[in-house]
Formats: sequence, structure tokens, C-alpha cells
Amino acid sequence: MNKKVLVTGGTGFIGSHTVVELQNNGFDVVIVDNLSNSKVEVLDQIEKITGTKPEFECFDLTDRQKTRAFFEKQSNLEAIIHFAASKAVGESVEKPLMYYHNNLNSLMNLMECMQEFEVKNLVFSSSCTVYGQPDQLPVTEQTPRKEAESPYGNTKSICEDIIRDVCKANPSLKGIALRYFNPIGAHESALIGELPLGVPNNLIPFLTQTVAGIRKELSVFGDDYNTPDGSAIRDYIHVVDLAKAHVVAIARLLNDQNKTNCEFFNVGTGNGVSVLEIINSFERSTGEKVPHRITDRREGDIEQIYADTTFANEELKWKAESTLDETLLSAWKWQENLKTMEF
Ligand SMILES: NC(=O)c1ccc[n+]([C@@H]2O[C@H](COP(=O)([O-])OP(=O)(O)OC[C@H]3O[C@@H](n4cnc5c(N)ncnc54)[C@H](O)[C@@H]3O)[C@@H](O)[C@H]2O)c1
Ligand SMILES: O=c1ccn([C@@H]2O[C@H](COP(=O)(O)OP(=O)(O)O[C@H]3O[C@H](CO)[C@@H](O)[C@H](O)[C@H]3O)[C@@H](O)[C@H]2O)c(=O)[nH]1
Repeated sequence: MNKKVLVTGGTGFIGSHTVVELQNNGFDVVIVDNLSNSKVEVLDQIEKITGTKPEFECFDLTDRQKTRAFFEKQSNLEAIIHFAASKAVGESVEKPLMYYHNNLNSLMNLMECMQEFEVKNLVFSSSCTVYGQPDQLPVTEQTPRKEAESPYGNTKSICEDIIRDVCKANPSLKGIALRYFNPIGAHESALIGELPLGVPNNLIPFLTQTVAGIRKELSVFGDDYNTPDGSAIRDYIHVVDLAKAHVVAIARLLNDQNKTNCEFFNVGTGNGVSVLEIINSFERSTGEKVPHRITDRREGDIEQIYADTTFANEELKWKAESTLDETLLSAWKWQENLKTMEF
């Protein structure tokens, strides 16, 4: 019998790609999502790719009673991947309570149910934002976390602490927190991808919408950073490579290969890429011009961060495989295909 995984936030950007990889690797999936930042049609898209429509329950994980009722019905869950969260950094500065409420309560409800219903394995979506602007690059998992730059970032640090403390108190529970660097791109089928609501804040959806003519020009936020070309540097990882890291993490937990019952991994490519390099790579791989202009730095942005991925490469036997050109081409194919979709 297939092992069953609960994927919270499974209709979202990273969640949907992970559901595809899980199903392609023989797992049964049940998604819980309140559709606050995703569309139910994603389920049909997943079915088109994998041949299987995942089981789906629509409710809010901050609702303790509904979460408990769900666990009461699901008797055979082997593991949970917890993606569901609010994720817009700027919005979190405006509405900190909303972020603390959603991101902390959903995790605590889940972990309480894990204890009560004896679901032993958790993979959590953390972020490289927990490192702030590190003193040394690349960052390893031992690089000290810094005070968060935003309430959103703080929720990720607090959630990591909650998982660590709960695992310490319950040796039979096992957690893996994956610290994502910058996930971009879309599934090669162009049937699923990132669906930003309103004006995108993130670089790649803004860039692809600009090239598609939806936005006039891309602002490059600053060219006076202490980097080779002056623009800020990040570690951009193809969302499918990131999704595959989740399948590996689940297998590690289910096969008892974890070294301790609470582990943290950097999930990036290890390559630092500047905003101007992104534009060049996009133009090279798609043949499209990116209208852009240099503007002031964006408040709250760090100068540069990229991962040391040695621990993930060696322990998880996982490595990001896609090139930057392939990744950006997939983002563009998705943007183009969106025109043909009704949602
Ligand atoms: N995308 C990134 O750049 C990035 C980087 C680092 C970490 N992360 C983390 O990865 C996870 C997934 O990110 P994403 O980019 O796929 O975001 P997303 O918004 O596309 O997906 C999150 C999903 O969770 C759902 N959701 C939110 N709150 C919920 C709740 N209380 N109950 C039920 N469903 C709820 C939303 O409807 C959405 O479908 C998040 O935890 C995010 O913080 C994302
Ligand atoms: O219109 C834009 C948008 C972004 N940028 C720059 O592009 C880079 C990447 O920006 P963005 O895509 O917004 O990502 P980050 O600010 O690095 O943050 C993302 O990546 C973090 C690490 O995974 C997550 O914690 C955050 O939630 C997620 O928004 C930064 O240097 C920005 O200044 C621009 O120049 N112009």
C-alpha cells in the first residue's frame, strides 16, 4: 500500500510542485489548503500532469477544531509537509498579528494533532531569511541565525524553535526544517507555477509579467551594493529541484535515516546570482528583452546571500540539477501558458 502524506498549502506554488513529485514517487497525498493564496483548479492541473487528482480538504489550519476533526478522519497519515503560511514580507510589516496568528497557530495546531494522533514525521518550510545578512558567505546550517528583518522572517525562526522544542520533548517525533533560498521557475509542463495575486513583489513574476506586457518595466532595486555588478545577489533554485528535496526528506524520515530527531538543511543551488545576471540569463534563454531601469534599493533588502549546500548534498544525497537558463525558461513558458488558462 502507498504511504500517505498530508501536504498543507498543497495548492500553492511550492506545494503543488511537491505534490506532483510525491505522486510520481508512489505516495498518496491529501492536501489541506484554505485557498487564501491559491486556486482550486490547481488540483485539475496536478491531475493532468500525474494522472491522479489528490484528495483535498478546504479549511483553515488555524481552526483547532477543524484541524482535529480532519486528523480524526485520517487514520493512516505517515508524514506531514507543512507549507501553509502567509509569505509576503511587506504585508507582514503592515499586519504583524495576522502573520503571527496564521504561521504560528497553524504549526502549533498541527503539532498538537501529531502528538495526539501519533503522526511522527514533519517536514517544515523554513527560509534563508532566518540568517538575515550573514557575516560570512556562503551560509552553512551552523551560521548563526540573526534577528529577523520582518515579522514574516520572525515567524520562520519561531516555528523552527517550536519544532526543535517539541521534538526535544517528544523523542518519537521527527522534524526536518528545509531552509529554502529563492524558489523560482515552474513545472516543465507549464501547467502549474507561481500565481501571484495582484502586483508581484518577487523578482521573477514581476520580470515575466513585464516581458508579457502586463507591467511597463522592471525596477532593479539598487546597483550600488558591494557586489561585482552592484546589484543584489541571491541563490535562485528551480521549484522542481526544491520539490524533489521534500520527497528525499520524507524518505529520510520514513526510513529512519535521520541523524537526530530535528534537522535543518539549506536548500539552494550554492550559486550567488545578481539581479542583472538574472536579466541577462533570461534574455539569453528566451530571446526576449527585459525592459528595466535601475532604481533605489528596496527597504529591508539584504545585499547578498547564497547557500553552502554540502550538508544537503551529502546527507540527503540531493543536489539542485537545473541550470539558471533552464529555470528562467520554465518561468517564461508558465507566464506564456497562463494566457490560455481560465484561472
Ligand atoms: N516562495 C518563496 O519564495 C518562499 C521562500 C522561503 C520559504 N517559503 C515558504 O514556503 C511555503 C510555501 O510557499 P509558497 O511560495 O508555495 O506560498 P503559497 O502562498 O503559494 O502557498 C501557501 C499555501 O498555503 C495556503 N494557506 C495559507 N495559510 C493557510 C491556513 N491557515 N490554512 C490552510 N491553508 C493556508 C495558501 O492558500 C497557499 O495555497 C510557505 O511556508 C513559505 O513561507 C517560501
Ligand atoms: O521588482 C523587483 C523585485 C525584486 N528585486 C530584487 O530581486 C532580488 C530578489 O527579490 P525577491 O524575489 O523579492 O526575493 P527576496 O527578497 O530575496 O525574498 C524571497 O526569498 C526569501 C528567501 O527564500 C523568502 O524568505 C521571501 O519570502 C521571498 O520573498 C532582491 O535583490 C530584490 O531587491 C528587484 O530588483 N526588482
